[in-house]
Amino acid sequence: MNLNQILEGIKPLDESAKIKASARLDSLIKPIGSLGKLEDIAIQIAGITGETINSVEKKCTIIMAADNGVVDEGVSTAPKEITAIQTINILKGLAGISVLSRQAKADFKVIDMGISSNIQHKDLISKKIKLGTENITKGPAMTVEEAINAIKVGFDTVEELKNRGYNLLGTGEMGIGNTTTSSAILMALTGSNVDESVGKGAGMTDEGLENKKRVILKALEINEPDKNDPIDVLSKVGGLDIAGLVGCFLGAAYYRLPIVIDGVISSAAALVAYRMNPLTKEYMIPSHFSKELAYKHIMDALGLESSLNLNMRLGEGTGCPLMFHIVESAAAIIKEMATFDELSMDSDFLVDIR
Ligand SMILES: O=C(O)c1ccc[n+]([C@@H]2O[C@H](COP(=O)([O-])O)[C@@H](O)[C@H]2O)c1
Ligand SMILES: Cc1cc2nc[nH]c2cc1C
Repeated sequence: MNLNQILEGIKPLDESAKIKASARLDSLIKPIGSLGKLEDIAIQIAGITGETINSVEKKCTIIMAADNGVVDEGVSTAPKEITAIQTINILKGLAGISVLSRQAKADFKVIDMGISSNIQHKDLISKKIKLGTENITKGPAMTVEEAINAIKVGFDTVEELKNRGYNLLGTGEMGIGNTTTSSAILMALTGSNVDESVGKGAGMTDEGLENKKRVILKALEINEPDKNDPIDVLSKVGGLDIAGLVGCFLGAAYYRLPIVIDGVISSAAALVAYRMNPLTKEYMIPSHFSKELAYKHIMDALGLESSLNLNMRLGEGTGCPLMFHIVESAAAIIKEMATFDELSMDSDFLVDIR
């Protein structure tokens, strides 16, 4: 399937299923709308699957790992070797995403999209496009063909998970330097100002932050990404991890699966997917409000709002297992709560105050 076929195959949510889900929620023994975002999520999932009652118990976070050539410009305090080391730690069950996934009874899948060394682990899926991207202050991060190949990896991963019965997906990444590429994507797509678009990433000094801003401005000047062409932006100033995640968002919309957004990097990928086809947004579920500065502006550009605010900024997909608990709660509410009718209770005293 080529990219155009994927984009044309994405359809809107099922409106009649949303209306039925909404009516059922209003019939439950509670004031109308009183379960807030749990109700919104239950309605969204009904629109995605076409069913009022849904199971979201088989969950998987897709973690795209890759290195970024721009790290040579001193944009991260962490050495680039951390990408490979932490990828292995995730797979060994030792990292934040490993623990939170275990706790949420969720799986994760780690894909090597372009780590700059040839590491191996029995559970690491190698889809390496190349050994890290090029330095974006000197030219494009990757070719358009490489970007499309990376998108295809994400799309195919979702297809495989759908075939294996997964019904709730999450997006995560590991890649030193990827807050730089995320901010560059935000600025290129929205024209946002450097001071409101660039944060300290995994940890950065004040002087380091000023350098990071200069590096991003230089990358945008050298590459001249076209804000109306998301693939141009992605290939010039993005990363292989972000490109893989773009494919996940396209795949989730195509195969009608709810997909959770983690932090600033997955939200940058979500914004690229949204600009490729705005219908992808209907399948996205934001999780937590990342502390990284660009996150808020990316969410504003997407017109989405996160549900959790935990002052987190780890990445790896850590917001996803936390949000899976909430999404499962939403699915349980609409399935298991009693209705006024079932209990022969009169609900006429209730006023809709939404
Ligand atoms: O998810 C977030 O919002 C987030 C915010 C800051 C940092 N990170 C993680 O930290 C790494 C990128 O940070 P940096 O400073 O190297 O660009 C990368 O591996 C991300 O997973 C993630
Ligand atoms: C230790 C460490 C863990 C991470 N996990 C995601 N990004 C990271 C960056 C660092 C530096």
